[in-house]
This record gives sequence, C-alpha cells and structure tokens, in this order.
Amino acid sequence: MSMLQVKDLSIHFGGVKAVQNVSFNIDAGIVYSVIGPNGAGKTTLFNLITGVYKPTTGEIRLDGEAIHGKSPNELATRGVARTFQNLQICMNMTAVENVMVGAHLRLDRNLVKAALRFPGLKRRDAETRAEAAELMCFVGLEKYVEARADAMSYGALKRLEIARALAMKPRLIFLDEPAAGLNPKETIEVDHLVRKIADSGVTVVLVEHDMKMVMNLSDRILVLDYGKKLAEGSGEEVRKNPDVIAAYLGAHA
Ligand SMILES: Nc1ncnc2c1ncn2[C@@H]1O[C@H](COP(=O)(O)OP(=O)(O)OP(=O)(O)O)[C@@H](O)[C@H]1O
Repeated sequence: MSMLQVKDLSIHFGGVKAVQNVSFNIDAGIVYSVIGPNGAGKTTLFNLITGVYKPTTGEIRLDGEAIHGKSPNELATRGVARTFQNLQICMNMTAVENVMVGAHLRLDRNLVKAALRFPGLKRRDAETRAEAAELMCFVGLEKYVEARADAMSYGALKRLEIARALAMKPRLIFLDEPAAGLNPKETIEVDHLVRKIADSGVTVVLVEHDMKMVMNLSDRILVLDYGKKLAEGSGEEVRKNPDVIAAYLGAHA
C-alpha cells in the first residue's frame, strides 16, 4: 500500500476551483514533486494534505488511515511536516529556538504526560536543544546555532525552516519551493540537502519551480494545470508528455 493516497481531491474557494478531482499515490522513500504554472494549485494541494484547508470533496489517507480534515498539529504527531513558501520564522528568537519550536509541535500532544514522566521540563529542553543543534548541523547551519534569526541570510533561513520541519521527526515532509529566491550555489546546496533528507528515510514531497532541481531529484512528478492533474510519471515521461510541453515545460524550460 502506498504511504499517501489522495483520491478525487477538490477544493473550491467561491467560484475558484483551485484543486479539482486530483488523485495520486506516493510510495514511502521517494522524492515526489508537484509542478505546474503559477496558480496551478500546488500550494493549495500542500495546504489540503497538511491540514491547513479542509477539502470540499475527496479523501487523503496516510498508511491507509483517513487524515482529511485533521489539523496540522494532529498531522505533525503522525509524522507529517512541512515548510512554507513564505518563511515562517520567528525573527525575535535564536536560530536554535526556532528549530526547537518544531520539536515542541511534535511533543505538544503529550505535553502533560511528558512533563510528569520527566524529572523536569528543563532536562527535556536541554535534550530538545541538543537535538535541534544537531539538525542545524545536518542542514549545514552549524555556525548559526546561537545566532539570532534576524541576523541570518535569506538562504540560511530557508534551511532553518527545513531544520524546524525535521525537528518534528517526520516520515513525510512537504517542501514548498525550498529554492525560491536562492542563488545558483545555494540552490545546489538545497538540492543536496533534499537528497540527504530522502536518503535518511524521510519521504519528500516537493513543490519547486527550478526544473533542473526537480528533474535531478524526483522519482515521480505530478503536473497540475488549472487545478487539474495534467500528467504524472517519471521525469522522462513528464518531459516527453505533449500536454505538459504545451501547458508548461514548453514555456518554462
Ligand atoms: N485561500 C484562498 N482563497 C481564494 N482563492 C485561493 C486561495 N488559495 C488559493 N487560491 C486560488 O487557487 C488557485 C491556486 O493557487 P495556488 O497558490 O495553490 O497555486 P500555485 O500552483 O501554488 O501557484 P504558485 O506557483 O504561484 O505558488 C489560484 O487561482 C489562487 O488564487
């Protein structure tokens, strides 16, 4: 059984059919990318699967269990994490504290239990901080552990968001345009980081406009156009698909 199963998913905002009857499956362990022109419904699809929006119709299953309508927090405790297209970093906190927020989101549900089980919250905080610092090393931000978020470059903040999502210890991570606004060198670094995340056993779902990165990383690609599924397949299949060439790649690649 596929890890994630999406069936006939739709959401309408008034008259706008942002996602229309989209179905696809994602197997565990792969990098799955969602591409399409601006406004195609990619971020809306992420918002549906990660619990930000409730679908108008359709179903979403994680390991066979229905998850549509569950909140982002509930999904975080089930191993679903995400980053945002627009940075969602607390600028008045240090970098490592931002990553710790991710761990707290995962633990929140059992906060009372955890507090009783542990001799003191402080010890857990020390552990969480150490784990967060380790994750910052994993994403290549070791020199920023004690830095204030507002002193970091945009490229570093993008990776900080990824570290925060990883602090939720996800099995499935949604990365919304991780390379947007980055220079070519930073883009290659993020490309390597996404590969490293996948190699660590986390299933990755990627929305990205950088076609080189998408083609390089993806095991499978879903193409959306005007909220509908236009094509799905390997990079090679998608690249050769005449509908995709007409709607998207022809204009962009
Ligand atoms: N909350 C909302 N209310 C109303 N319309 C919305 C809402 N969210 C998205 N839409 C509309 O749904 C459509 C899909 O938008 P979405 O942001 O998902 O596209 P996208 O493929 O992620 O685009 P981009 O590549 O520019 O990020 C657009 O027409 C958008 O205006």
